[in-house]
Amino acid sequence: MFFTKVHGLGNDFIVVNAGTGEGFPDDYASLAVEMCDRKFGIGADGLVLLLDSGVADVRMRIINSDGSEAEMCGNAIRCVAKYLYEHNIVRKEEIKVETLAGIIAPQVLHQDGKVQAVKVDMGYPRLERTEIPMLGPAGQVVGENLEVDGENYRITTVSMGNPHCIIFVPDVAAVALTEIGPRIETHPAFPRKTNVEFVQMLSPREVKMIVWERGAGPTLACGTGACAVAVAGVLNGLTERKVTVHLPGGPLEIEWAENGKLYMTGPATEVFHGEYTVYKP
Ligand SMILES: N[C@@H](CCC[C@H](N)C(=O)O)C(=O)O
Repeated sequence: MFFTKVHGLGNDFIVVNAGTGEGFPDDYASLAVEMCDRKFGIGADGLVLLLDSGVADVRMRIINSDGSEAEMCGNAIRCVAKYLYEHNIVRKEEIKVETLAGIIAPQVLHQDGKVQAVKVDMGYPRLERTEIPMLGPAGQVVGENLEVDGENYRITTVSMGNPHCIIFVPDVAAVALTEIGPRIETHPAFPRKTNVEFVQMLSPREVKMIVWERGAGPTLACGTGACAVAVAGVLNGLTERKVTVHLPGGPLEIEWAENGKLYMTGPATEVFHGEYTVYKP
């Protein structure tokens, strides 16, 4: 199986161009666990499968390193756009990608045939509690209390197709991410689990964020998470609609435009290509 290793600000993926899917193993969950293992496999936060689509240029499936499937991935979609464009697979400035969160449209910003950055129309955030999904009364979840093992957190929830739970804190360096992250990810209030973002305000136009990802643990960046944070900032009256989100792997530019859509701009990097042997038992 041929693959390409890519990353968006250190959030890394194995991309496999699987076409119709014929000839590939059926069990993508086990394959993702095996290939993403950082000691026994290639190592990555997720496996990205590119498949033929009847409604878009390509269909993207994103399988987290624990084998669970996510609806969308912001960093992966930038990498996919660059990969498709630079390898002449889809040589279009705006590429339509079918995902479980709908059709997403990354736009490649290029010079001399090389992609410098990718701007993605990430669509509309979903804010109703049932759309997150989160248990509880109807309405939006903005600055609501969540009790986790006797401690209280003020949470705001946003779905970018996948669920995000955002918590504003005075200092992200003081957050014990690997302890609290998994407890919120698997909190019974979130029937499909959740990604967890801790955010420190730097100014109304700049925030610092760390993330515990559903199915992958702590990662260096999360594109859907950065979009969700921009929305949470506005809903809590803390940020303007255009913000720079500083992640451990670098910054992303996010705009929650007046048309209601989120636009994310950031880099995408191709690291290496390889061939992977799948041993069937
Ligand atoms: N890193 C991604 C999100 C990947 C999926 C996530 N772990 C989930 O399960 O929802 C991004 O850049 O958006």
